[in-house]
Amino acid sequence: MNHRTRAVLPLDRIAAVILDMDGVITDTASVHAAAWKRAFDEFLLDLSRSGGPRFRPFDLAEDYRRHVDGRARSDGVRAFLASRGLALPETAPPDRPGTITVSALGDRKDRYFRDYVDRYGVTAYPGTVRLVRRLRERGVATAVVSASRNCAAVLRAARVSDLFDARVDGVDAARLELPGKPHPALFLEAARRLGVSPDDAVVVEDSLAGVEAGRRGGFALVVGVDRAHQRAELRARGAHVVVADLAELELAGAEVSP
Ligand SMILES: O=P(O)(O)OC[C@H]1O[C@@H](O)[C@H](O)[C@@H](O)[C@@H]1O
Repeated sequence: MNHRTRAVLPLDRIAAVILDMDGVITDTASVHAAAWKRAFDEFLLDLSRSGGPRFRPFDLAEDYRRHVDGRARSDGVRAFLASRGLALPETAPPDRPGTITVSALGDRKDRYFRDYVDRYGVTAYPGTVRLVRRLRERGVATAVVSASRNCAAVLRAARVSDLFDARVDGVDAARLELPGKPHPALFLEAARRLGVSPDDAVVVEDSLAGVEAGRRGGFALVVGVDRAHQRAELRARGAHVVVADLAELELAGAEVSP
């Protein structure tokens, strides 16, 4: 049976396409997942050795996509720990300066992430690069939105920085105090920077939190990219269509300008 989705972008009705980065533009969702696993497993193992709950490792697939994927770094720490009934202080108490905090655990994960990127490099998905080039040829504006504070460096490493008219990332989110996904603030900021209304724009996302953000933001079309066998959940969280890769998206309704 053919499970391919026929997904069409109606170019006569859209002015912009806003794409998430990790897992949509670059193959870095699995790199984040591996870095999270290393940081969380170290923490959970230490905890169990010092009399805490029995060690149950971070699940690379399930824990990542449910609690961490698409969320800002500290939000990911809090959400995963909460799923295990755990919490860490935001700042170390003055009498115990060595106490591990939310940001210290996030920073540890970030060191692992950067180390993996330096060692193994980053690749952009060819189907995404082709789609973005074709959109730009047809006068559609493009933006990248990411919860990641490493967004600019990852785009550079994948050599795709110049494919986008605007970027809203984790650095902007912190500076502008924008709430993270599933709140739609990052996508709405990207639409604002492109000068388009959400109902003229498309959001492309692979994470459950990101799809929900696109839908809550009132975007014309939310395209889910299923890289983690979660087609039904992407649909349930608000994706209008789900594709396995952006090579499946067809463009309709606007000619290439002469
Ligand atoms: O820690 P960073 O690089 O700022 O990234 C924050 C988050 O960015 C998201 O894009 C990823 O899906 C998450 O896994 C990641 O944790």
